[in-house]
Amino acid sequence: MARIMVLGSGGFGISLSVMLHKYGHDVTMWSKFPQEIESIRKFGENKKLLPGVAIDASINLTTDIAEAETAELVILAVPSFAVRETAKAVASHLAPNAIVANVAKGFEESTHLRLSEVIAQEIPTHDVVVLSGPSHAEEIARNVPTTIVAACKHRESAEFVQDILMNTNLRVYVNDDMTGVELGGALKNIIAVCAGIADGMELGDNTKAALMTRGLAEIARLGLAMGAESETFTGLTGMGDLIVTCTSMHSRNRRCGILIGQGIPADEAVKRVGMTVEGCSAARAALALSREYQVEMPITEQLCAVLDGKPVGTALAELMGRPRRHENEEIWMKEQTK
Ligand SMILES: NC(=O)c1ccc[n+]([C@@H]2O[C@H](COP(=O)([O-])OP(=O)(O)OC[C@H]3O[C@@H](n4cnc5c(N)ncnc54)[C@H](O)[C@@H]3O)[C@@H](O)[C@H]2O)c1
Ligand SMILES: O=P(O)(O)OC[C@H](O)CO
Repeated sequence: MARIMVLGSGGFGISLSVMLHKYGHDVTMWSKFPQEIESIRKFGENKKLLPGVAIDASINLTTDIAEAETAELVILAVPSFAVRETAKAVASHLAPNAIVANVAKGFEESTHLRLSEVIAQEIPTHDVVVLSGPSHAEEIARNVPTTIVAACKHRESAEFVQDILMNTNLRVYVNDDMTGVELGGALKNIIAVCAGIADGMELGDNTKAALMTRGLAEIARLGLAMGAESETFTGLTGMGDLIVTCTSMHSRNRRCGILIGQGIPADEAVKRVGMTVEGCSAARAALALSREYQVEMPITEQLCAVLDGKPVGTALAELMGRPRRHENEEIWMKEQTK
């Protein structure tokens, strides 16, 4: 049994807390917002962010982040925009040997840093483990068999988290390619918004398959330029998470895309989803990174334009009308220069 502090009492924080508690761990769930904790106490669930999932009364609920002091594992389960402030808030309350894990999938919008880099700046004293992979909160909470990855440069830290999280319904792999794992998780949200747009426009399965496949190509292109390993993008945190997010009825990113595809302005679509939608802010960060690393990310570029008001039909026509090219242009170009 481990003592675990989950920072964030939204969809994913709850699903992890409920699962870890079920497998006998001592779980405390924190929220910055007293009204969120009060509402969970009153109704025994988070009616807004994960309705229908009962939160056992023996899961400790708190708004006091200092309670992290006794935790062996501290899991950040807040949106990307709140990762730095949450890491900063917990930094002085960590036990010396505690491991910090992050489940948020995105970038810091102002710096374009990966979230483990943001956490490392605020908590340079502790190892950060990235948890990612195809794992919708709604299904984790229902014990649907699921696979994820715990990524860290230090294998012992990844294995520490693997040991705590592994159970009969959750299989956890370790990986040391933190860059690839984090980029896969952050960038698939962009493609999921686009897949949702295609669904909202009532385009067909061909279009969705094209977006997913060419989306993975641009994810890997940026990833390789940033030092990730290509195998990671065909693994759980690349292709696996891309598949689940682009096709699932649970995906917030896809749901947001459906609304945009139906003609709802992007800001309004995000509001209507009412939960964290990471893909829109990730698109802006990814576009900046693509320019910095000089790689083409046409789908991401068109999503950014749509977020700025370009009609989805125009964006689609421009994607279809791009200059002809080799499917594996970069490999082909390399072959020619040999
Ligand atoms: N929901 C999923 O299925 C799922 C699965 C894997 C990863 N994730 C990732 O986990 C992260 C959180 O997603 P979620 O679905 O739990 O979101 P959510 O919207 O359901 O919950 C967000 C939580 O963060 C808290 N929060 C918001 N602003 C905050 C702030 N400024 N400071 C501290 N806390 C703040 C909210 O109070 C809430 O408890 C996202 O990056 C998401 O991509 C989600
Ligand atoms: O609901 P989404 O779109 O934020 O996706 C949740 C998870 O990242 C799926 O693995």
